[in-house]
Amino acid sequence: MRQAGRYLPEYRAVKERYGFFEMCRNPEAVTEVTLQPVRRFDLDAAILFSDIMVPLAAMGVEIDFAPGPVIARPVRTAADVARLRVPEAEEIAPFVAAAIPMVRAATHVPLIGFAGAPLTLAAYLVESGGTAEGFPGFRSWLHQQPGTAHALLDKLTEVTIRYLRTQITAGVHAVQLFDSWAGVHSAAVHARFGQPYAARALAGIGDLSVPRIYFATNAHHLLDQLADLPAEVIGVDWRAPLSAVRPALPGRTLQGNLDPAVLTAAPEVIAEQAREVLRHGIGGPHIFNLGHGIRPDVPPDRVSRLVDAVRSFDREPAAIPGGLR
Ligand SMILES: Cc1c2[nH]c(c1CCC(=O)O)Cc1[nH]c(c(CCC(=O)O)c1C)Cc1[nH]c(c(CCC(=O)O)c1C)Cc1[nH]c(c(C)c1CCC(=O)O)C2
Repeated sequence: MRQAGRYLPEYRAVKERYGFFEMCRNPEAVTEVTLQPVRRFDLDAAILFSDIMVPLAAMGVEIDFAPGPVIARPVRTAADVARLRVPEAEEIAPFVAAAIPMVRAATHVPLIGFAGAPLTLAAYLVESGGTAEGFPGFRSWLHQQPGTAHALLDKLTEVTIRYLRTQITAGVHAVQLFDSWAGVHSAAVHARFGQPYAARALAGIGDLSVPRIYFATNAHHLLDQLADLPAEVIGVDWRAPLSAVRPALPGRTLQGNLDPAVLTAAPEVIAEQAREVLRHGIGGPHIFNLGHGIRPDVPPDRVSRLVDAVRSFDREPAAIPGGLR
């Protein structure tokens, strides 16, 4: 999940000097901001500082952040899709490829690279702006222009594969595919427009042998489709306990799933809620994480308390309350 950001004063200090996109395009700034949470907290991994929208600029898309992504000319027609470039791998984000070895040289914790999943990227490209109502314009568009939608998703999938391959070649230890808005779609729509493209993107890096993490929110109705994805790890949002999700995802490591909203509560509450997540994760391999990105109103010391609570958790069978296994 996002672990850098506005809740950290050191992030706000860097952001005063650059615009958000400028930060993303500057290898020194990317390196600095990637390392900030790792310096402050006892974390097991760093996530590359960038944004899922960054590679789309090389396709010819004009993007702004306010703070969420805003597209100057939304992609709507077949001609709009035809105009999108499919850049060569090294043209997509050379500043990211440059930052990765710099981060590697500065920390011993593993580095996670990432990209947006095709359906989530398409939601921003078609609708631009807001997410509050679940991208209703995009959902209509998928039914109005299914052929154009497939053409767009096809291009986004190819760029995603090239971009992830570049990150892996540059040295990331694992990659996460963010399908943050997959859950706004019906299971049937996701089966047509979401799952096949996410599966292709993940399969397209399968030969490179780094762990692949797939993350969606609000995806309980999609679990059977997630079970067919070529990903070693499935990220789970906070809505259902891991023990309830686990049976639908056999053989997978689960990542998650503390509600980020908990991080504004009292430290004892945070610790208890973290232990609850950890207890529900005991039935199989589990990577503790938040269920979504950290919010700007979180006091940084609360994150320290969370890390302490996770580090001191005893994952012995005796810690399992009756029946949870
Ligand atoms: C949907 C999505 C986006 N971007 C991303 C996703 C998938 C993950 C998720 O679901 O949260 C991915 C992302 N975006 C960002 C990271 C950085 C990772 C890190 O270094 O911790 C990651 C992994 C930086 C960012 N990307 C953005 C910020 C905030 C920009 C600012 O500094 O004002 C950061 C730190 C902007 C952004 N970019 C996006 C949104 C919705 C926003 C607004 C977020 C907000 O209001 O805090 C699109």
